[in-house]
Amino acid sequence: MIGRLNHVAIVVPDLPEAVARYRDALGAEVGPPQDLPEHGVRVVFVTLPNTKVELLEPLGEGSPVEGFLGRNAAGGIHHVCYEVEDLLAARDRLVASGARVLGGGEPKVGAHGKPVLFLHPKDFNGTLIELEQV
Ligand SMILES: CC[C@@H](C(=O)O)C(=O)SCCNC(=O)CCNC(=O)[C@H](O)C(C)(C)COP(=O)(O)OP(=O)(O)OC[C@H]1O[C@@H](n2cnc3c(N)ncnc32)[C@H](O)[C@@H]1OP(=O)(O)O
Ligand SMILES: [Co+2]
Repeated sequence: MIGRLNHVAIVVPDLPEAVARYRDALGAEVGPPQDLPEHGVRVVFVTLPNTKVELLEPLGEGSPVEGFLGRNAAGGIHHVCYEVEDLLAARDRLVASGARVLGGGEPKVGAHGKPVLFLHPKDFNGTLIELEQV
């Protein structure tokens, strides 16, 4: 069911500073910042030969990453995103397996313009999983 690793997401306290470190210290290809108010985050994608890194910071009130940053002041790995062919079929299979699908199970459009869903970290070894329809 899950396919390619689409991205690894890192929450950061200072997005411009993190972007500069990836660009200058790590020599990585960084994209422009994208504000995603429907997700409560501002993101920059770092393009790697085989996947992407999503650098993100809270945007606006009630961001879902505020709590994480409060617990991890320097930032940290926040989620991994796997690609799936059929997001709704994946959701139904996961719900049937007893996994918790966040956001009421309704997909939202993610940063790549594709529907995404999130699975509760407690159901997957302490790892927040995002599924993106390809
Ligand atoms: C850019 C758009 C899109 C894309 O296209 O890529 C995105 O990636 S948007 C990214 C931001 N959006 C989301 O993360 C949505 C899903 N996340 C959530 O709904 C919440 O973050 C959460 C997973 C429900 C956590 O909420 P929070 O308020 O931070 O904490 P809780 O108290 O509810 O946490 C319960 C429990 O889970 C642990 N936890 C929380 N976040 C993580 C995490 N990222 N990885 C691992 N564990 C996590 C938290 O520590 C609590 O554990 P205990 O204290 O042991 O109970
Ligand atoms: Co993501």
